[in-house]
Amino acid sequence: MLKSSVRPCRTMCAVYWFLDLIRAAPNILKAASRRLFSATRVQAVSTMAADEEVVGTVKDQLAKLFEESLRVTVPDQTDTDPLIAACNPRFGDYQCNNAMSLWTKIKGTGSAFTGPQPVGQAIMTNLPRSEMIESCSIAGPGFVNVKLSRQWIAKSIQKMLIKGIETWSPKLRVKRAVVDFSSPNIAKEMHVGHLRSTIIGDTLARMLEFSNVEVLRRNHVGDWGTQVSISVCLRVCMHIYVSVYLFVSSDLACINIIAFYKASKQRFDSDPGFKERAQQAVVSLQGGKEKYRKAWSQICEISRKGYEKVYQRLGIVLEEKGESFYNPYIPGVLEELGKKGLIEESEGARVIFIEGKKYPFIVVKSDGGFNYASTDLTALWYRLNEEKAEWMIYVTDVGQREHFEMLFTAAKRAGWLPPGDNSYPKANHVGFGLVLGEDGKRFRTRSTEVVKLVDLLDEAKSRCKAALVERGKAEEWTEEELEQTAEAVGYGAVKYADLKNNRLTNYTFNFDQMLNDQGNTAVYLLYAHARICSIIRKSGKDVEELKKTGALVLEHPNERALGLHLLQFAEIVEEACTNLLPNVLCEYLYNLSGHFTTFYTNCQTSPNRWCCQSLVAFVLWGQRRRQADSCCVKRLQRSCGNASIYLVFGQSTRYDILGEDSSHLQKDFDNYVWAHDYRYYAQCIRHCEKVKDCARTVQYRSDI
Ligand SMILES: NC(=[NH2+])NCCC[C@H](N)C(=O)O
Repeated sequence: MLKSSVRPCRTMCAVYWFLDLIRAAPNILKAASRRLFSATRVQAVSTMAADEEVVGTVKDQLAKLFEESLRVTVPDQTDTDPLIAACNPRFGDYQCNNAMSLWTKIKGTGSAFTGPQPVGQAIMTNLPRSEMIESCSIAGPGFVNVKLSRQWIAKSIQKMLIKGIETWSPKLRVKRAVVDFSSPNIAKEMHVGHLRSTIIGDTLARMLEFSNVEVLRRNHVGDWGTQVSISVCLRVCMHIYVSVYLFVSSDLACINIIAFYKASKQRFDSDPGFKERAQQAVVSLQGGKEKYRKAWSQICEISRKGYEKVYQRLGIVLEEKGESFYNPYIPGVLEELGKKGLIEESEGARVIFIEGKKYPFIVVKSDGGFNYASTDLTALWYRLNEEKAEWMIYVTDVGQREHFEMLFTAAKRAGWLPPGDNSYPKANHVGFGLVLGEDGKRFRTRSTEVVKLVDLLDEAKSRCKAALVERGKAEEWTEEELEQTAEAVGYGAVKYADLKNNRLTNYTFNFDQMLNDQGNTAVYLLYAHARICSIIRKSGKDVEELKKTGALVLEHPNERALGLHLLQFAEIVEEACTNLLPNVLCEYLYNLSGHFTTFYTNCQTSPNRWCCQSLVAFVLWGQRRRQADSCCVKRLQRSCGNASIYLVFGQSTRYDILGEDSSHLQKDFDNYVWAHDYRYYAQCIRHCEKVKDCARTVQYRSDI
């Protein structure tokens, strides 16, 4: 959980930030990279031309160099794309993997090379000189390992910092995409399946938007002819509503739509007369009879109010274009497909046969009605032709994979989409696994009902609130701050627990795990972010000024590792977008927090030295300031045993001295620092607590 010293307003900035995890991912990067500009590291002034050209990801830049080398090494192989990948840090930062495949192509063709290793060697030798590369080496059968220059890494990060957030975004090949996600069904409760679709879809949309793609966020709600079974129920529900609304009640608020749906379904199953009336109601509705249409739109309105509340809580923006929207376009689209010879008659229905599939894609049912498939075909046509989207992304559970495979194959046969999967316009189904309970079975409530989304969010929030109250936040914060923080942390935790897994796996819903402040959780990341903000705030430095006038220097290996990781952000977002995998970005953020912690711990001063320096400062300045000399230090040292000061101060409490020159104390104390008495330092800490208010020049930090 968040540490007590992080002040509420800041905490909330941080947690709100997390609600915007993906959109704000660059902020954590920014914050982390700013830290590199610590006061001791600011060196010569360097100014950057504001209009310097954006050059692409590290991989792209390396690929350009290797492309040149390949042109010289194997001039006949003009279609060879450089294969660049990040590599095991023991061997370098990146590697070029072309040698093996090139060798397979050229061996026996009279080439001068005698094996893949010499090919690799030649690729390495022919690399053009570049300030990017510090050194290269050859490994195994011709892999060329590249170690990047630390000056170049430093320069590139600085460039990004100065030029702003846009330069962190990858350049994708598409301009406009549709992300079809969430898409609950009218008159039914949103459940955990819709939660996954909402969270994953929103994240994909954010990542694409960050990559400068215009995203049409579409809520394809089931408000018309949904899957056969659901649509029947829905229609019954509509029928009942028609009666209720018209004859019983005009007060919409008094209707519990879910209970009503259940009752109507029960009656539909048990009463044939009712069933018939319900089916007639559908005909009347589709025929556009005024009172049925009116009742239908009222039902939609009630449902919409329900799921909009969920979107608001989760910070989701969506535009509803439900199934009914496409209804008027269906006949025209089917006519076009018919003319192209795609549609055939089968057992009274009209279908598209898809090679390799057991069942055809039914586009008109035997009763003449349209269905889920005809709506989706039409929606795809609309998105391509009317909305001019180049990439259609559908986020649903993996159970619908078959449906989308058939849909996309039909679209390819119609010539709407190109064959193959790599060219645009293209369509992808983003499937996800089930949400499981701790028993490993489908997540349900005790009464075996589906778990309602609102209940989950309520519980996440109330657990967070309880944890905050336990930490004494109720006394420090206003009720509103407490509520907002609990919401942000709770909902963030639910989102992140879902996103961090590969979406195709089933994931187990566990509150204890997702709200843990250790390990790969939202709470841990939020904490890391809050801590970084706090460090910057307390440093008292003008970061904007440092950004402009300071030059970054990456000396320590941990500093370099953090710098390189920051630099790889764009290619990670690109990978996450291309493969539609938000977990790639989550993993990156988690590792970033790790890199930052290591950097912060190991660079500048070691924690031990820092603690000691601060401790001495407190004891001497607070108690007997004028006698702050080596004699006191020696006295201190005499009463020390062997335990490490780190045990006492650990990662949780440090004191930072600003504005006073404590270097002489530091030097003296360094000589004695490695032997300490645990009890003695425990006393010192208590003492420090007492005197901290007096020591104006000393800044208290318990945020580490
Ligand atoms: N274009 C689509 N088929 N989008 C997904 C719709 C999901 C559907 N309403 C369901 O709850 O399963």
